[in-house]
Amino acid sequence: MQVALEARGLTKEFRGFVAVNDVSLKVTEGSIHALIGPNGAGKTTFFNLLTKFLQPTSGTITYFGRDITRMSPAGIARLGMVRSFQISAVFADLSVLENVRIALQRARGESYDFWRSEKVLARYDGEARGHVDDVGLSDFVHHRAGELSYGRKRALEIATTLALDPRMLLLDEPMAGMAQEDVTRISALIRRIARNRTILMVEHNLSVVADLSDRITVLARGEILAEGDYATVSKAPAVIDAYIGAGHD
Ligand SMILES: Nc1ncnc2c1ncn2[C@@H]1O[C@H](COP(=O)(O)OP(=O)(O)OP(=O)(O)O)[C@@H](O)[C@H]1O
Repeated sequence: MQVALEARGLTKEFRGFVAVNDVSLKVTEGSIHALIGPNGAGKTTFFNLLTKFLQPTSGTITYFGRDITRMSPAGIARLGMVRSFQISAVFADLSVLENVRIALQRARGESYDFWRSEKVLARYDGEARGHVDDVGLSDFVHHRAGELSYGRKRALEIATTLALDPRMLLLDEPMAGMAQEDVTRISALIRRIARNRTILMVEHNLSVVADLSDRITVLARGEILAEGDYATVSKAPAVIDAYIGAGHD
């Protein structure tokens, strides 16, 4: 399998404070790769570097061999590397189906002027329903997005992201704030959408990480502590020390 995303020597300094220090990482195409680590490890900063929300102080990032270090988030989205919740705002007053139709329309670059034209939007119905089914929201197609439970809202956000047909998805704490029932549902969803995609996620819920990930990178104090499958990294003494030392949520 080829490398989907690669960071080489990524460093981010904030006024002299090194939040990410010379981190190199390879995400293999078709894998689910998790980024974990105790609080303040630099996960969010590293994730923001990879998704181009922050510019690195030094280092390079390539996506399927192409240098994306200086690209914008919109630029990499056009290449098929999409961060969930980046483009996919959910409109509370619109139905589940309408939200996905609009996402499809935006993905095709159609003008917002057409938003209210039922005729134009109806063209996307079939495809939109497909994405709604994929994320398990078939029973809620005509519900207002604002009325959905938290977990179902996240599922809807994933559906609007899938409308962009991403080759690689970057998920920022997909389980944050979820009840166990939703965690189970979203885990199954991530597994399903990963079948023909590459996924990199930052996630605090270690049982989810253990369950879903092919490979895990552990960060602490801005550096990589360990990398491997869950059995390997969870046994590494440096990882155990870092978690006990820093405390985690
Ligand atoms: N914009 C910024 N300016 C200055 N320092 C920052 C900035 N962003 C992050 N940091 C610092 O960088 C370090 C890493 O933060 P980061 O949020 O990346 O860690 P994290 O692993 O995501 O933590 P958590 O799990 O608590 O979200 C922290 O010490 C933080 O205070």
